[in-house]
Amino acid sequence: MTISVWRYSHLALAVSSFLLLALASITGVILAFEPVSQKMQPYRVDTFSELTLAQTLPVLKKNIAEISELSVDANQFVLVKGSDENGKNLTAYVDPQTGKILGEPTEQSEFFQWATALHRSLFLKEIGRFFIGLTAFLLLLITVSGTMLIIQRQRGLKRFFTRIVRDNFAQYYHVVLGRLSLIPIFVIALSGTYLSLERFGLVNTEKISPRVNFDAIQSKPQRQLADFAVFNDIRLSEVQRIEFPFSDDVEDYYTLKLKDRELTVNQITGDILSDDRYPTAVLLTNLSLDLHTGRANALWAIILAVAAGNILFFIYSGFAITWKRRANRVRNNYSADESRFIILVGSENGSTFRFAQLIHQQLLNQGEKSFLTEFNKYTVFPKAEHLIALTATYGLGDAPTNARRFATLVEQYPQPQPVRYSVLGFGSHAYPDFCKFAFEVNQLLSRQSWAVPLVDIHTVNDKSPEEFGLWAEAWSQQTKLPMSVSSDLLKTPPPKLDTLTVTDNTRTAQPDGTFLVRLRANRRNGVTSGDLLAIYPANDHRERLYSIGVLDHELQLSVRLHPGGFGSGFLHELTPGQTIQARVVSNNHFHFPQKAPEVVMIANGTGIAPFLGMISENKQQIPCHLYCGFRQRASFTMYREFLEASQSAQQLTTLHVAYSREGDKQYVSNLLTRDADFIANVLAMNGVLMICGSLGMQKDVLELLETICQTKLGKSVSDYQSHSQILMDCY
Ligand SMILES: Cc1cc2nc3c(=O)[nH]c(=O)nc-3n(C[C@H](O)[C@H](O)[C@H](O)COP(=O)(O)O)c2cc1C
Repeated sequence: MTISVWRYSHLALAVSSFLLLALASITGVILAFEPVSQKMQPYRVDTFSELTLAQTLPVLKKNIAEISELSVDANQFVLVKGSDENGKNLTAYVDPQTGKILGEPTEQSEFFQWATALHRSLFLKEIGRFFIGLTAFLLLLITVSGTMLIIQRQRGLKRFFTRIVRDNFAQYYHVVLGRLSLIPIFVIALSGTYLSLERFGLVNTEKISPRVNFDAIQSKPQRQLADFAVFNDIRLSEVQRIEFPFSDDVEDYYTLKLKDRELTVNQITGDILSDDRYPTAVLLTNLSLDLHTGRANALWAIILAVAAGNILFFIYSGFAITWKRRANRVRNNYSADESRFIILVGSENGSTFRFAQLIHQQLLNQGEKSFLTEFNKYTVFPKAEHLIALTATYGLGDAPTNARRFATLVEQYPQPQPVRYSVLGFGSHAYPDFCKFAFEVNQLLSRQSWAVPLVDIHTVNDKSPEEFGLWAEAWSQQTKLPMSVSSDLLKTPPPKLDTLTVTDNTRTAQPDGTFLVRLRANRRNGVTSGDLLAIYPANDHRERLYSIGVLDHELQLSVRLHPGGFGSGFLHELTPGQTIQARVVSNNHFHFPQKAPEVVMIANGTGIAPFLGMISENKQQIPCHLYCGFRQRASFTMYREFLEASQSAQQLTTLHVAYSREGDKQYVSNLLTRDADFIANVLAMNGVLMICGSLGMQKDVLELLETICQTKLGKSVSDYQSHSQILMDCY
C-alpha cells in the first residue's frame, strides 16, 4: 500500500476524532493521577503478596466480631465489611496480617468523579459512551496507520528505531514521540475499545453461577480455617472478593471470587463445593480495566498519563504538518495552455513549493506567462518553451506522492514543440539515495525527443538557498532572464567579494579558441578544484560562473572565447598584474572524491579545467583516469605537457583523448564505449565518475552510461548518481 493511503487515512481519522480525542486525553491525563494518589494512602502492607487465606482469615475472624465480606482492591488494600463487637456496621481497611483496623474508605473525590463521568460518557449517558467508544476505536486505527507511516518513513520494520532525520520541529517530534508512546497508546485504544464493547453487551461477560450439590455437602471432618487446603493454596493477592457464610449452617459456604475463577468452600470441612473459571471475556475485561486505568500499577498509570499528554501533542503537531502542506497550494494567473514557462513541482511536505513559487513569481513579475503545477498534473503544454522541474525525493529514493504518475504521463503526453528543460532536485545527504528521483526525472526527460536540455541538473541539499542560487544563476545565464534568489529565502547577507590578481593569461588568436587565465586570491580561503568562480564583468548584478582548477595555489580557469561573450570577453582582456572582484562559490558536490578507490574524469573542451586542478592535488595517487574530447589537436596542446608530467608522477594513471574534427573524428563517448567493461568495473568497485563539459556531451555520456549500467550491472544510472558515484558539472 502506498504512503498516501496510510497518510490520508491517518489524517482523516485524526480530523474526525480530534475534538473527542483531545477531551478524552485531557481527562485521561487527570484520571491517571487518581491511582497514583490512591496508592499513596497507607493501607497496603508489605507482606501482602506472600499472605495466604489460611494465614489471613483466622486472624481477621478473631479480631473482627462479624465479617460478611472481604475485598481486595487494585491498590491491594484489604477492605472488610461486617459489624463490630457492639453490633455496629463496620466497613474498614484492615491489616491482613494482624487484623488491625487501619482506616475507613473515603468517597471518590468530586473532582475525579466529574473527570471520570466526562471521560466515560461526556455527561451524555449512553450516547456519550457510544461516542467515547468510537473515539477509542478511531484512536486504534490512527495508531495502526501511524505505525505503518513510521515503518515506511524508516524504510522497514527493522529500522523502526533507527535515527530520524530532522525535517522540522512538528514533524520530527511527531515521529519521535509517536515511536516512544506507540505501545501505551495502542494499549489505551485497544482496552478502551474493548471496554466499550463490553459496556454495550457486545461481548459476553456473563459469569456462571456456582452450582453446589447440597445433597452431597459433608459436615465432617471438622477442620480449622488455617488447615483448609484450599485456603493454604490461595494467596490474598489472587482474591477480588470473599463472601463469608451467613450462618454456621453447613449449607452456608464461603464464596471466593478470585481473579480468574469463582470457588465455593464448605465452611466446616474446607472442601471445594464448586469451581468455575470465568469466561475469557471477563478476564479480558479485568485486564482492560487494569491497563486502561493504570489502577494496578502506579508506574503504568504515569506512563498512561504521559502517553495521553502525547496524544494532545500529536493533535497539535499533526495539524501543524498538514497546515504547512496545505499552505503551499498553487494559484495560477495563466492557464497551462497559454503559458510559456511550465514549473513542475514534486513535493511531499511543501518546502519545494516555496522555491517553485519564488521562480514563478519572478517570471510573472517580468511579465512572463508562467504556470506552476504538480508533476502528477503533467499534460500537453502547447505554448511551453521552458520546463522547470523541481522535485524532492522520498522513501527509498522514490517520487513524492504528487509525482508518482509522472513517468507514465510523460510517455502519454509528448509535447508538440521543442521545450527546454531544467531539473532541480531537492534532497538530503542524510539519505543514501540522494535526489534519486530528480536524477530519474532528468533521465526521463533527456530521452524525450521534444526535450532540449537547458541547464545541467542541479541538486539542493537540505533546502540550501546557496545551492538553489547556483541553479538560478545557471538558468538565468542560459535564458538571459534575471532570476535572483530573494534574501528572505537566502537569509544570508549579499556576497562579499574577494580581490584576485591576474598572474597569467594565455590568450588566443581565434575567436572560438580556448585560453587559460590564472588568478591569485589575496586571501586564500579554502578554494577547492571543482568550485566555481563568480565574476562580475560589468560590476553589476550580472554574474558569470567558471569552474576552478587549483594549481600551485592559484586559481586556473579554462575559458572558450565566444564572439561578443560577456564573461569570456572580459576574462580574455585581463593582463597579468590586473585585479578583479570576484567570489568563490563552493560547489561541494563536485570535489575530488578523496575516499574513492578509483576515479574516472570525463570532460570535453573547457570542462577539463577542474580536473587539471584535481590531478595536480592528487598527491595520494588515487588511480585516476582522464577521458577528454577536443575539436583539434591544437586545443589539447596547452594541457599536454602538464598531463604527461602528472602521469610520470602517478597522479594521473591513464589519459585518453578524442578529437572530433581530426584523425578518427571521435567523441569522448566513443572512448567510453570502447572501455565499457572498465567503466562498469569502476562503478561496481564503488569508484566515481566525474563529468564536466557541455550538456550535449553529458547527454550522450549519460545515455551510454545508462546502457552500460543496465547491461553490465543490472542497475540504472540514477542509482549511481544518487549514491554520489556519478558526479556532474555541465553547462
Ligand atoms: C521520510 C523522508 C524521506 C526522505 N528520503 C530522501 C531520499 O531518499 N533522498 C533524498 O535525497 N532526500 C530524502 N529526503 C529529504 C527530502 O527530499 C528533502 O528534505 C526535501 O527538501 C523535502 O521537500 P518537500 O518539503 O517539498 O517534500 C527525505 C525526507 C523525509 C522526511
